[in-house]
Amino acid sequence: MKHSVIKCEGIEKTYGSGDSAVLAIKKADFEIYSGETVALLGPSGSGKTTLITMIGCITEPSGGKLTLSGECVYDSGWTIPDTRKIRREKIGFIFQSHNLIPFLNVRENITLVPQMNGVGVNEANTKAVELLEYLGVGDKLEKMPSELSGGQSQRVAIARSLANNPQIILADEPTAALDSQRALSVMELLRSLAHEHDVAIIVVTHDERMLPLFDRILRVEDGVVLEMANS
Ligand SMILES: Nc1ncnc2c1ncn2[C@@H]1O[C@H](COP(=O)(O)OP(=O)(O)OP(=O)(O)O)[C@@H](O)[C@H]1O
Repeated sequence: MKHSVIKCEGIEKTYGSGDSAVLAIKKADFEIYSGETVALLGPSGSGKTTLITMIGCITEPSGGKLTLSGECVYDSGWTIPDTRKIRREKIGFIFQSHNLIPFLNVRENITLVPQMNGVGVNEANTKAVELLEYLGVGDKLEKMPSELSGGQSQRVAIARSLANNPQIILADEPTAALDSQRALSVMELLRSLAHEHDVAIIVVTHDERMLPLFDRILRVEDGVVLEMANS
C-alpha cells in the first residue's frame, strides 16, 4: 500500500539576510508517496536544487516542517541530532556527474556507505553484485571508475544510491551527460525501481522527452512549487 514518504508543510528557504536576502523557496506544501516518480522542472535559478537538498537534509530550511517516512526531521529547526545519519539510512543521491570516488573500484564505491551503516563486508558485497546485475553492469564489479563509459558510470552511481535500501532517491539531472538513448534507458530503470521497490524518486530534469515516464510533475517558478498535470 502507498504511504507518505516526503511531506513538506510550508517548507521555505531564504539565503542571506537583509538587503541581500534571496527567497529561494517560498512556503511549499506537497506530499510524495512510496513508488512515485516525480519530475522537478523549472528554469535555472528557480530553486530546484535548494528544494531537493532540503529534502535530502543537506540544506537547512528557514522554516516549515519536513517529514520523511513518518519521521519529522525539521520543524522550524532540525529535530534530529545528526542529519548525516538520516541521509545514510533513508536517502540515495544521484548527481549529474556520477561522483564516484576515483581511487575506489566499483565494488568499494557501492559498499562504502552500507559498511558505514554497520552492514558486514560479505552482505554488502553480495548486495553490490545483485544491484550491478540488476542494472546491467554486473561485469564491472572490480573496475575502476576511469575504466567505465558515461552510461556505465551512471548505472554504477544508481547502484550506489540503492545500496543502503533508501526509501527516497533524489537525482539532480542524472541523465544530463548521456545521449538520448542511454538517458531514456536510465530513466526507465529508475521508474521500474520506484515501482518494484516502493521507493519515492524525485528527478530534477530539463528534458521534456522524459516527462511521460514520470507519475507526477512538480514545477518550481521563482521559488513557488506547483503541481502540474501530466498529460
Ligand atoms: N548558497 C547560496 N547562497 C545564496 N544564494 C543561493 C545559494 N544557493 C542558491 N542560491 C540562490 O537561490 C536561488 C535558487 O537557486 P537553486 O540553485 O536552488 O536553483 P536551480 O533551480 O537549482 O538552478 P539550476 O537549474 O541553475 O541549477 C537562486 O537565485 C540562487 O542564486
